[in-house]
This record gives sequence, C-alpha cells and structure tokens, in this order.
Amino acid sequence: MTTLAILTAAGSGARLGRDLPKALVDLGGFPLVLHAARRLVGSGVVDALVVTAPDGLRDVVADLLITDAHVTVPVTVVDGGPTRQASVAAGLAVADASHDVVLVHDAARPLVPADLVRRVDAAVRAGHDAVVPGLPVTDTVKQVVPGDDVELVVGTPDRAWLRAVQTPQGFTRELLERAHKAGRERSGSEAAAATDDAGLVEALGEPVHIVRGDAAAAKITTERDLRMAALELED
Ligand SMILES: Nc1ccn([C@@H]2O[C@H](COP(=O)(O)OP(=O)(O)OP(=O)(O)O)[C@@H](O)[C@H]2O)c(=O)n1
Ligand SMILES: C[C@](O)(CO)[C@H](O)COP(=O)(O)O
Repeated sequence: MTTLAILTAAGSGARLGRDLPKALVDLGGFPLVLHAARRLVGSGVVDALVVTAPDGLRDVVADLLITDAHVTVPVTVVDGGPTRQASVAAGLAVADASHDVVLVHDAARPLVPADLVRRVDAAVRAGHDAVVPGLPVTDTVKQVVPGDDVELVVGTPDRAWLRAVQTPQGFTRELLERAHKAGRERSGSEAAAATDDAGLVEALGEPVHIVRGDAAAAKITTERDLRMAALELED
C-alpha cells in the first residue's frame, strides 16, 4: 500500500488578516506550509505530496517545497479552488491513481506530530476507510439560533458525545473520490461546501472513525493561534 498526502494551502487567511496567504506566513523562520510538509514527510508513511497553492503562487510554493532538503518525496503543486472542498478536489484530480490511501492535511495545522500522521495512516491501512483525529471537547457547548449581539440557546449537547476534529484525515482513495464526486453533485454553491472531508463521507452514509488527536496539531486561524504555535515550537 502507498499513501498520498494532499496538503491544503490555498486559503487566503482572512481571519489572520496578513497581507500574504496564511500558508506562507512565517512561524519560527519557516512558512506554515513548509512546517506541515516536513512533518507529513517526516512521519515516514507519506510516499508523495500534492499541495494546493493560493492564486498566482503555484511557482512560489513549488520552489519552497521542491528545494527543501527535508521534503524527500515527489511533490506536485496545483492551483487551489474557491473553497477548501474545491481545493481538495483539485488535489485529488491530479493524484496518481496508484496510491491506495489519501491523507488530507491543512497547512493551517503546521505542527502536526509525526505520530498523529502515522496513527491516522495505520488505522486506514488496518481497514477503516475513513479516519479522523479528534479530541474531547472541554467546554460546555450550546446550540444557538445565530444572531448578532445576543443569541438564543436551543440546546446543550452532551459533550461526552462530542469530538473536535483535526487533520490529517485519512481515507481510501476510492472512498474519498466517491465522497467528493457526490459532494459536487449535491451542491453547486460555495456556501454549502463541507468544512472537512469526513463530512462528505458521512453524507454518503459511510462510517467515519476517530483516532486520538493531539493538541499540537491545533489550527492556526487568528494571530493568537500563531503566537501559541510559536510557543509550542520553542518547547
Ligand atoms: N479555498 C481554500 C480555502 C482553504 N484552504 C486550506 O484549507 C485549510 C483550512 O482552512 P482555513 O484555516 O479556514 O484557512 P483559510 O481559508 O485560509 O482561512 P480564512 O477562512 O480565515 O480565510 C488551510 O490550510 C487553507 O489553506 C484551501 O486549500 N483552499
Ligand atoms: C478540516 C478542519 O481542519 C477540521 O477541523 C477544519 O474544518 C477546517 O476549517 P475551516 O476553518 O472551516 O476551513
């Protein structure tokens, strides 16, 4: 069996608010996308990498990754799409059909531990066709009717049943391709795009399994997250 990783890096990073796309923002001397690529490859289970690049920056991303001594697997860089879902689909479209397992990882989670990558990959190889890392939710979560200043609470789900999910999310290539195809056929609109790949698999009615996530794989969305990641890197 061989594993392909699709590294999504085409987002603009609007919530981070920098003047360059989030994947190219510096963390401890290297851009987020390079940290993520090094950790995927460093896990030892990734045989090839497809990276989705922000508009007009395909060559910049390719130079960065292809010249890096730690990125020792073949790399293909493609233009991303208008949503994360469309970017993953663009990556899948160029994926070599010989790979049985596909891991989809966000450049926005640059400090993913190699162990976590291996855990997800191993669970797919062991026969679980869709595997997602997840962490227990520690806050009490309220369901609301979304509003502006004051929102109405309509429920409190039992948090013992909730997991906050991360990436990499791992799939057999066949299932991931089927889930994206169905996702495209179901909705034409960007607003309806899934925020993760497992959601597309769930919509097919196929099982998704959770393995233990890792706080170090936290997503960088805001400046505060970036500062936290810088501290994590110093440890
Ligand atoms: N059209 C898009 C949108 C997002 N992503 C990637 O998907 C991951 C998760 O997205 P998110 O953290 O939401 O990144 P952005 O979309 O860049 O952030 P924002 O919503 O703040 O603009 C990121 O690695 C991002 O680069 C992508 O490849 N293509
Ligand atoms: C895929 C993901 O990282 C799982 O937590 C997340 O859903 C991506 O988040 P986004 O900010 O909505 O793109």
